[in-house]
Amino acid sequence: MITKEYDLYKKKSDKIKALFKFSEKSVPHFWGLKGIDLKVYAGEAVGLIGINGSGKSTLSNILAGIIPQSTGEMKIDGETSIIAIGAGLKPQLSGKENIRLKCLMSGFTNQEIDDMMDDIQAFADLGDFIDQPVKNYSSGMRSRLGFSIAVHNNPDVLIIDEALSVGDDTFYQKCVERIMKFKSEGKTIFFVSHSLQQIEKLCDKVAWIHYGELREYGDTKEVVTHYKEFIEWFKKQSAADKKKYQDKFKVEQKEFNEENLKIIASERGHDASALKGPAIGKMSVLTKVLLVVMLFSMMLFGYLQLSGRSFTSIITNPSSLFSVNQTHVKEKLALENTQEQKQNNEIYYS
Ligand SMILES: Nc1ncnc2c1ncn2[C@@H]1O[C@H](COP(=O)(O)OP(=O)(O)OP(=O)(O)O)[C@@H](O)[C@H]1O
Repeated sequence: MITKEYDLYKKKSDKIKALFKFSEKSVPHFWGLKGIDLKVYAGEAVGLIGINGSGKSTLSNILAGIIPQSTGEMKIDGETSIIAIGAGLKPQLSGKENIRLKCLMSGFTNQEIDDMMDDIQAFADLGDFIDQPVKNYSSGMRSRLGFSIAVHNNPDVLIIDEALSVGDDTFYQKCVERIMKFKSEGKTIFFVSHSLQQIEKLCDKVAWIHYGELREYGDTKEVVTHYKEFIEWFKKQSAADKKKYQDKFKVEQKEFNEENLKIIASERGHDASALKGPAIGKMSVLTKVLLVVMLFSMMLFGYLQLSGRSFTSIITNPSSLFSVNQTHVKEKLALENTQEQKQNNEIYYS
């Protein structure tokens, strides 16, 4: 049961302050995902649909390992690769440099990258722009480069987040062929798109995400029909009713909490592990205590080093921590005097 809880900090400094607070009650939260359960098999192409802000990109970024989920376990059999407009491309580097960097990060050797370079460049079809910095590319060009790198990295799970909506028709057709080939090889595809036509053409199944919840999951035709009916209904509402509808869901996403999650988990027959987060999730109170103890120890040892005191002297006489170390001061003064005298003697004899 995957959830994503975002902290809505007002300022960047609030985020740093929150690291040292033991209660996060003062920070408003927003649940981008409120418990998504999905079972996807090898060779399936699954479309992710939903209105703006429903949680499609949040889910695809979690699937790709770009952001961690707050709770829930995700089991993916194989390597994932995500294609989102410009995702992971370094704007200062050229197209070629980005190819090398992303392939090295995927574990390819320089020799293997040299062997693949021509194919990746040919698929992206960027001409002389391949040597230009990516910051000069249009969104369509970035998408071509991203798509070409991702498919040549040959992942087991390919996640495409709106990347096909910015390319031209010829490139789109090329991508569709590649996606079909991937499917026939038994690879899994997650496809995020607002184009229901593309979803219907490419996907076997569709997950309709609605304000952080999985509203429906199943056969493409059925789910798309229900989604279209909802869009039709929504369009007919007055502006005030539309806003009321959206606000109601947004408030629910803000007010959602662990208790609600426990109820949902037990309704779905999940055990307690469904409520645990990944190891790199939020810092627990224990982690925060350990962090504070570690920081304090580092500062103490730094101070001992500078003041010339021993750790045992502080333990046996803690009040000496706040007094001046006379022995150390005397030793320092004596050393300075000796050095000064030595310098004077050198001047005198020279
Ligand atoms: N880093 C973040 N901090 C706080 N809220 C976030 C963050 N990222 C996303 N959200 C919120 O989570 C919700 C889901 O966002 P997400 O981008 O996943 O939606 P989406 O379905 O992909 O939308 P779109 O179709 O517009 O791309 C939105 O309400 C968004 O405002």
